[in-house]
Amino acid sequence: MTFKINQEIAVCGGRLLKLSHESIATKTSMDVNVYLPKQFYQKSSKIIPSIYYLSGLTCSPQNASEKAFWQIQADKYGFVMVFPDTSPRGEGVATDPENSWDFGIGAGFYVNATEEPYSKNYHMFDYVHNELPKSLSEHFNKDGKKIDFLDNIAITGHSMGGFGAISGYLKTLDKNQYKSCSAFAPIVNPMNVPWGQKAFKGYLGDDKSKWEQYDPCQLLKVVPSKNNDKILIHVGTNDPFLERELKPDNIVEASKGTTWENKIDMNIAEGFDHSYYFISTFVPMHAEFHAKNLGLI
Ligand SMILES: N[C@@H](CCC(=O)N[C@@H](CS)C(=O)NCC(=O)O)C(=O)O
Repeated sequence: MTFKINQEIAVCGGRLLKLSHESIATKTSMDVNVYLPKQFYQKSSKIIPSIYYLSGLTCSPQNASEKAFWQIQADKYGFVMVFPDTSPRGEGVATDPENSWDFGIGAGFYVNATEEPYSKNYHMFDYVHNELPKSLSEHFNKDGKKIDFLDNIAITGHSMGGFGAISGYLKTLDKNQYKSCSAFAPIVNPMNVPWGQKAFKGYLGDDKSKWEQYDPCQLLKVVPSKNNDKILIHVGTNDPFLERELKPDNIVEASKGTTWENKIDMNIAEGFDHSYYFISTFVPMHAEFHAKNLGLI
């Protein structure tokens, strides 16, 4: 799969590449931003690991690239950042019939839709966890392996993307796809909150057993944790979505009596909201967590 470079921007010690490519999973052109840290440009034989950041509702790859300040951390530890889009877009892509921002375009929820008309393009699970990593690896490692997009990788995300990160991490844990997972203000129990119910009904239909296959609180019960697993989460007390959509206690409760008990590192951050002011504050902590798990420190 070839990527088109739409823009290349010098930032910190490296470069942000704004890319697009034709996706087989979504049958659309997909945008993705990739930050190559300063280590990429230094002649070193070390293979650079990568972190995938899944954004929240309404976002494109730009939001986190511009406002999360991952680039500083990427240079500090030496990892690549990948910022995928949140849904397929473009002509012929179905969206919310009411044109609301919490479903459809900008709100793909990182699942594989089975319901018409969304099943045509909304295959964000396959796209993010399978096609994109393989395509990036082929593209960037043509002349020898420089960046690890497939094995020594980690995943994180915000809100809908926090859900996507935890869900994707757990669903691929049997093949050890991600070395670590963290999340900012994630929707931890989509089956039991309005955003998640709307998305799951629209993309997956009425059968709740299909919903359970993506819901982190359900997955914890069926996916055994491995020895050192820990999921790092931050949520702000002033997040306007805290009580209605995020319900952080639900995942801590769900972990009790499972192999995940005491492995959900839930940090409730006093005074913080849902915005990138909150995210950028805790990015350094998440970066350190992933850097350790990726063997960088
Ligand atoms: N657009 C919504 C807010 C949606 C929202 O807060 N989205 C979060 C993710 S769930 C976000 O990252 N927004 C984009 C940004 O802050 O740059 C509203 O008007 O209330």
